[in-house]
Amino acid sequence: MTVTVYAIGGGQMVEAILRAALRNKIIEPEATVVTDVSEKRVNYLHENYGVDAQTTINEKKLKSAEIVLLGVRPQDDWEKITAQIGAAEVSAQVISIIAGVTLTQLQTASNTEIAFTRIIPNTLTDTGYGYSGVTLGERAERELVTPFLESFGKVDFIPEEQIDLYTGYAVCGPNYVYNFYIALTNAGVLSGLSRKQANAIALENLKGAAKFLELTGKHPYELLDINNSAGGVGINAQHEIDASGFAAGIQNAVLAAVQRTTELGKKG
Ligand SMILES: NC(=O)C1=CN([C@@H]2O[C@H](COP(=O)(O)OP(=O)(O)OC[C@H]3O[C@@H](n4cnc5c(N)ncnc54)[C@H](OP(=O)(O)O)[C@@H]3O)[C@@H](O)[C@H]2O)C=CC1
Ligand SMILES: O=C(O)[C@@H]1CCC=N1
Repeated sequence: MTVTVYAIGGGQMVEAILRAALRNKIIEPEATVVTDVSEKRVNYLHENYGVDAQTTINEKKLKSAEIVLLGVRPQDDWEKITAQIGAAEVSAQVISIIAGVTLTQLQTASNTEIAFTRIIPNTLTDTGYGYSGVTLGERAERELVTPFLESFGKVDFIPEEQIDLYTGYAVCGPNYVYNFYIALTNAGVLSGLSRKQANAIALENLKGAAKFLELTGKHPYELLDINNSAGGVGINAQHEIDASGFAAGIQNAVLAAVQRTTELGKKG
């Protein structure tokens, strides 16, 4: 089964979503429309994915889409776009990926009764990993939106109160991992390994440690206990980690991301 999608805002996140949905054959290029203000972007999306891409909204195609994907930034004029969607009296399920903007804000801006779903999608769409946080609005139909949402990652239905923290913790999640990877690989190079060796080893350890956590179901303190022998190497490294701002740094970063999500929604 495929669905017809009309995306408004054809930036990085919409591209990542459409790429995965196309690969998983939930959408077809000829039944997918993207409107973006940038001519360059529109040409790029058409040339690379074969989708129908244009710089202005095609009302007829908007009305016939089964899913409308609202993909602009909180700083963009999402209110005007939402009003246009409302005025077009679409019967589609409208899925917003705009960080911070609430279902009530969307419903108010649409000035009519629309079936909104608010999601915060994960950027790991090409991998099959990563949770999208999803809150269904009052009129949203779960069975209509779910196959599309599952085509670009795992889906976690959550109350709307959790969406901002989900954005800062789950969706920005890969950012924290990339930072850890950089810090670790630089440590490898600092201690004398080549960049190539350091990168390969760190990637293997990241994947292996994640798999081991999953396989054993053990708390990481237990796994650390196994890796740290008495008076040995690991516990000396552990002492330095404990004495540093490592844990608080990550925790403060997550809290800052959550706070910024809420601020962006309020600005809108
Ligand atoms: N990137 C990410 O990791 C994630 C992003 N999100 C959310 O996804 C949304 C998009 O983010 P992202 O893809 O990174 O941003 P981008 O800047 O890459 O994409 C936004 C696109 O929308 C275009 N645009 C702006 N105004 C309009 C308009 N009125 N009509 C049509 N197109 C318009 C922009 O064009 P121009 O640049 O020329 O203004 C740009 O191409 C945001 O709301 C963000 O919160 C959610 C989860 C993760
Ligand atoms: O940085 C951003 O604004 C987007 C929203 C969540 C993750 N990335």
